[in-house]
This record gives sequence, structure tokens and C-alpha cells, in this order.
Amino acid sequence: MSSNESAQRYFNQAADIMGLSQNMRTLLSTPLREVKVQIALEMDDGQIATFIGFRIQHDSARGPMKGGLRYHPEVDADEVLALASLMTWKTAVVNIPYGGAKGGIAIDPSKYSQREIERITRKFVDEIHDVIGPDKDIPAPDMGTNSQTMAWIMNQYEKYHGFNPACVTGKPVELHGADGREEATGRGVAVVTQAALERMKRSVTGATLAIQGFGNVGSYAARILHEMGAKIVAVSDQHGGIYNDNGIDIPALLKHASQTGSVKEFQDCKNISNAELLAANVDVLIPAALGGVLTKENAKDVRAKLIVEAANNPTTPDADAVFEKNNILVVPDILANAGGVTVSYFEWVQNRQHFKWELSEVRKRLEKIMTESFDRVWKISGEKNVPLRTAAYVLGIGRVGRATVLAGI
Ligand SMILES: NC(=O)C1=CN([C@@H]2O[C@H](COP(=O)(O)OP(=O)(O)OC[C@H]3O[C@@H](n4cnc5c(N)ncnc54)[C@H](OP(=O)(O)O)[C@@H]3O)[C@@H](O)[C@H]2O)C=CC1
Ligand SMILES: O=C(O)CCC(=O)C(=O)O
Repeated sequence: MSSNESAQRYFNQAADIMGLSQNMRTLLSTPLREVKVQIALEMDDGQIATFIGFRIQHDSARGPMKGGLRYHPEVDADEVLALASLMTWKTAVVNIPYGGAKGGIAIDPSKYSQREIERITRKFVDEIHDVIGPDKDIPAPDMGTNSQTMAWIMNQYEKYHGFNPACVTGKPVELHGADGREEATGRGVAVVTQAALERMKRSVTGATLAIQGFGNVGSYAARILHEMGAKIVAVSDQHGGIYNDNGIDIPALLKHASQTGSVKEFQDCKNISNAELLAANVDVLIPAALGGVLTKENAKDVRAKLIVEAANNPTTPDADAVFEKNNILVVPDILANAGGVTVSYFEWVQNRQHFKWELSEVRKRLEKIMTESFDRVWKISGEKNVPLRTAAYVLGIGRVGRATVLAGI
């Protein structure tokens, strides 16, 4: 099943509960615009290289479209469309005034120099600058991109349109970025992990965790949950994972990963595979890397009682059905990782007001939105007797559907 078929299946599960008409389903799931561009340029060695870039704008009923930009070899139109639709429901679940979009370039950034990545990024902006902008569609970081990428996007966009830092979020703090955006997705994941454990009558203190992915989201989730008293026993990146029954020293691991480029070969830990990490004997499993990692084949091996989807689309519908049958609670991506886009919204607001918020203000507002959104989804799940994922889609689709009908077409 493709990424988009999987996202569509989840959409339909909620649409069935809501009794949504076929016409409305078609309207809400058809993207507004799909842009696919050629990015051709001369590389450092003088050779010509050609890449394909995508920006898919899914829905704008609730405001300008919003979503990250992914640099990864597996990026294709199907995956970007799935991720764009998730953004539509995600911004609605946390009730921020945006629609949904996503973009990406099919590239392995680790194989290119910084100068090359910069030129590729600028060339991509040359191709899409007329369809993005602070009132149209606002990119942000995702896998393989970071605040430096966003700085290049802003600078290139401004060459066409003049000063406009709100055209992109996740920028460096020194260049119109918001304090707290870099940690935001991981912090939001930590907040909902704590909330879900509380509902399970468990405390985050002493709870055992396995985290797949130690990039922006995984490493901040690990750091913040470690500070909250959780015991992180397993962590991985694309090279493999590490395990320590007594809990991993996360501050020391952050240093080790930044020095060596990987979590592997860390003190007092045994090396494990990513497959072993997903099946680790822990209370909480946090996938924070690629999509589609929890499948029909490995779902039965998952021993965690709670899965918090920090990654987008990590669970296939077949795996989701196994988790429901096995009473494993799943906090879905469109709720669990919404902290990133929430603080992107705060950055956009600050840029437009030319007024900077304190970090404490950002964190307080983020925590409030994540907690209230979790409570709301939990309530719908109880009232309708459906899993949290379906409840989150019911909330998101309901808000987008009402905005669409009120505005008219
Ligand atoms: N950044 C954000 O604000 C948001 C991100 N997300 C989602 O979170 C997830 C992670 O994004 P982000 O942290 O930004 O990305 P990063 O690029 O910062 O980090 C990705 C991490 O995943 C690891 N990884 C890559 N491939 C594999 C693999 N095959 N098996 C195990 N680990 C792998 C990478 O390993 P290595 O370091 O070795 O390359 C790295 O540790 C994505 O699904 C993204 O869509 C969701 C909401 C917002
Ligand atoms: O911060 C943003 O605007 C979007 C982040 C993102 O791509 C996501 O939530 O998946």
C-alpha cells in the first residue's frame, strides 16, 4: 500500500464515522495544486546533475497552506501528497489558522557538499517562489532540512519579493527564527507522551522508552523526556541502534552523536538493529524517523503498550489494526508531532508583528495547545468509541469541512 493509500484509508475510516458524503470526501481529499519541477545545476566537480522537486498544496480552507520540506532519496509525488494531506488535518487538530502542504526533493543530502545543497535549494525556490509566500504557502523543516535550509529559502524568496521573513518558518534564531522552534516537535511529543501515560495511570518518571531516529525530532524528544525522568533504553539512527537496560545517558549520547555522526558504539550500550528497537520490551515506542516502519509483518512483535507517532505516517493501516486488537494505544502523528507546526505558527505571527516572544512564552503556549488538543481527541475517542487516530481525523476533518462549507466554493 502506498503512503497516500494509507493516508486515504485513515481519512475514510473517520469519514465513515462522520457519515461524510462521497462528494465531500472527494472535495476534501483532492489536492489544490501539485507542482513538480526540474532542478538542474552544475555540481562542484563541474558535472551537470538533475533533481526532481515537489510542492503539493492540499487544502487552504482554514488559511495559508503550511508544511515542511523533505530532502530524502525516497521522496516522490505519492509520499509528498500523503504528507501534505496530513498537514491539513494536523493544523486543524491543533486549531491553528492554516491549511496543509508539503514539499521535497528526491536527494540524499549526505552525498553533497553544503555549497551544492545551497545551490539546489535556491534553484528550487527559483522554480516555486510564485506559488509560495506568507499568505499562500509557508515551507518549514522536515527530514533532511534544517534552519540553514530555511535561511537560504528566505533569502532567495526575498530576491523576488522583497523583505518577508514570514515566507518560511524554522529559520535560525539569529535570522528571524523563533526561540523554541528547533525543539518544538520533540517537546510536543514529550507533552503528549506524558498526557497519554497519565491516562494509562502511569507516570513518565521511570517509564521505559525506545526512540527510532535521533535527528531533530528524536533527539529533542529524548532530551526532554529524559529531563522529565523517563528511562530511555533504546535509540537508533539509519546506521542502527543502541540498547542499555539501565537507561542511556542522553546528554552524553547527544555529544557522542554530534562528534561521531551516529548513535552507534556508545558507552555501556550494546548495538541493536532498527528491527530489534521496534520490538524492544519497553512501555513506550516512539518512531521518529521514516514513514511506513510499523507494518503487518512486525506489528505483532511490538511489546510497548503505548506508541507515540513522532514521525509522519509511521504505521500502516494493517499494523494499526494489530495494535488496536492488542490494546496498544497509538497517539497519531497528526496530534503527536503537531508541536513543530504550532511553533512555526508562533514564528510566523512574530515575523508579521515584528515582535519577539520569550522562550518561556513559546513553551507555555505550546504546552497549552498540545494538552488541550490531546484532551479533545481523547474525549472524542471515548464518546465515539474509536481509536485516537480516528478521533483526531474526526476533529480535523470536521473543522476543515465546516470552514469549506461556510466559505462556499
Ligand atoms: N522537523 C520537524 O519539525 C518535524 C518532523 N516530523 C517528522 O519527524 C520525522 C523525523 O524528522 P526530523 O527529525 O526532522 O528529521 P532529521 O533529518 O533531523 O532526522 C531523521 C532521523 O531519522 C534517522 N533515519 C533515517 N533513515 C532511517 C532508517 N532507515 N532507520 C532508522 N532511522 C533512520 C536519521 O538517521 P541519520 O542521522 O543516521 O541520518 C535521523 O536520525 C519525519 O517523519 C518527519 O516528517 C514531524 C513534524 C515536524
Ligand atoms: O513547521 C511546519 O510548518 C511543518 C512541520 C511539518 O512538516 C510537519 O508537521 O510534518
